[in-house]
Amino acid sequence: MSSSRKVVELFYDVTSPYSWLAFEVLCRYRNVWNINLKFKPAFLGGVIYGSGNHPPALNPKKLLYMVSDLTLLSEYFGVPIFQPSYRPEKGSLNAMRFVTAVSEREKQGDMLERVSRELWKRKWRSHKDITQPTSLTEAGIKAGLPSNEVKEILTLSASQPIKDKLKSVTQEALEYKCCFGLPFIVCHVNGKSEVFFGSDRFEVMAYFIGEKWMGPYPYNPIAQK
Ligand SMILES: N[C@@H](CCC(=O)N[C@@H](CS)C(=O)NCC(=O)O)C(=O)O
Repeated sequence: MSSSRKVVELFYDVTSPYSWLAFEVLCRYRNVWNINLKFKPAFLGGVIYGSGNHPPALNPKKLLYMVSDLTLLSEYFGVPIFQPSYRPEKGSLNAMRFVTAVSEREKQGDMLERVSRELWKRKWRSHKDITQPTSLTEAGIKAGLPSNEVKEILTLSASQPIKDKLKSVTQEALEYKCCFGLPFIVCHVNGKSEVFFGSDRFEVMAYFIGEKWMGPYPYNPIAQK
């Protein structure tokens, strides 16, 4: 195994519960594996339609499967998704512009991580709105941002450079020919790259980057909860 740092890029959207699972697992592994983990906030709608795919929940059988799958996965991965359902609702454009603005403004520290997690919790645990400015404000404050900064981030999130940034990250994912959904994970090691769709590819990903998959809890691999 080479000693050079491996880069793992996670393209995600907070409207995607499977992205939440991948995000939490990679956060747990980033100090266990020799990786530089890069978060790439993207827009799921842009990925789905831009790749010619269809929203998976439009297929009633797939929807039924996803609901039971997520219930079990939430337990397995220890990520508190609560009674998952895929009710038709507004998209995640505003939320992901907000997340992009946080990412552009707070280049240092873990604020991007905290705000993303709050939005996932809000949508997938508490089943609250993540489209309105008041909702984004609440999530930002819960993540630890002072209210004046949240206000600035909200204004920034409606600006052209932030809209363009979210578009370009989404496009960056789509430029990998086999990107059709999220989470989309790109691993770079020793000059080679490999892509993975989903939060269920960690074993193969570990094999590709030359690290060991130790289950969802790498600090305590035998613990199951
Ligand atoms: N098997 C994957 C499923 C991931 C998944 O369903 N992602 C949704 C967004 S939440 C998606 O983009 N689906 C596109 C598709 O299934 O074609 C996993 O366990 O993570």
